[in-house]
Amino acid sequence: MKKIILGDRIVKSFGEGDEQRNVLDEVSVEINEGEFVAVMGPSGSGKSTLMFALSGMDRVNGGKVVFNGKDLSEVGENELSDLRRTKMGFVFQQPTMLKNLNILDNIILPSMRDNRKNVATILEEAGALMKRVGIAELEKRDITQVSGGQLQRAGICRALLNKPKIIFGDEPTGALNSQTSQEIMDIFSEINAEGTAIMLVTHDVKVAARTERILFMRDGKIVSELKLPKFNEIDMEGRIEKVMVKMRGIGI
Ligand SMILES: Nc1ncnc2c1ncn2[C@@H]1O[C@H](COP(=O)(O)OP(=O)(O)OP(=O)(O)O)[C@@H](O)[C@H]1O
Repeated sequence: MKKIILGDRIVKSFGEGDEQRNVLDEVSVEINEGEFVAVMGPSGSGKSTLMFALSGMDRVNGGKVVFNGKDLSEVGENELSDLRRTKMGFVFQQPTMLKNLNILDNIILPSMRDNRKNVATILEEAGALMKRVGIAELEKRDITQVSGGQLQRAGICRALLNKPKIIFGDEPTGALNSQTSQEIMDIFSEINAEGTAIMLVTHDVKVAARTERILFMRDGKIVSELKLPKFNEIDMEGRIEKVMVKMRGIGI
């Protein structure tokens, strides 16, 4: 299977001198095209730092990250931000949206920077995505006039608009109730079924149990992983149980 990301003995450290600490300690990881991966682990174990390193949001101090065949250490800032905008999508716990723009304008804003696309196409694609995730009627609303779940749906539309090869999600359901969280996960499952790779950082066993592979981190290392079959709602309880057993086994 073709790799979309290769992380090879990545080191990321913060602090200087005696205070310097490796938050990622020679982490090696591969993500295949179209894969659905979760990263779990205790608070401070390095999950978000790993995601930032693999997505080129942050430079690493050692090892290398190869994204879509490109060694990110050899890529300049402009090309890197181009790569992020055209090949990656990001969904965070709280979508960062501009207060003076409505939902639709927030969704299309990053794509408008891409000169290769015309505005009519962007609007058409944004409209189709909003319809698909159930927020078509909210396009003119202010971001303060929608629920957390609706805002997250808008965040997903924004992330999908450039047809990324991979979506990175840092606790994308962390601020949502259990029902809304499952609805958002349904959307991620659909997106993944269409071939987009997804990597989610999560503390939620129910979220992780819907993915195909879970990486468990502790103290800046991937200490274990669990593979699961393709998601099927019927097996949900069994999947959750498998994750819990694994977590107990490795003491997380
Ligand atoms: N910019 C930074 N400067 C200094 N230390 C940092 C910085 N970013 C992260 N850290 C430290 O790196 C460690 C790992 O942080 P990270 O956010 O990756 O953990 P996490 O596993 O995602 O945690 P959580 O589950 O709480 O979000 C933490 O000890 C954190 O304090």
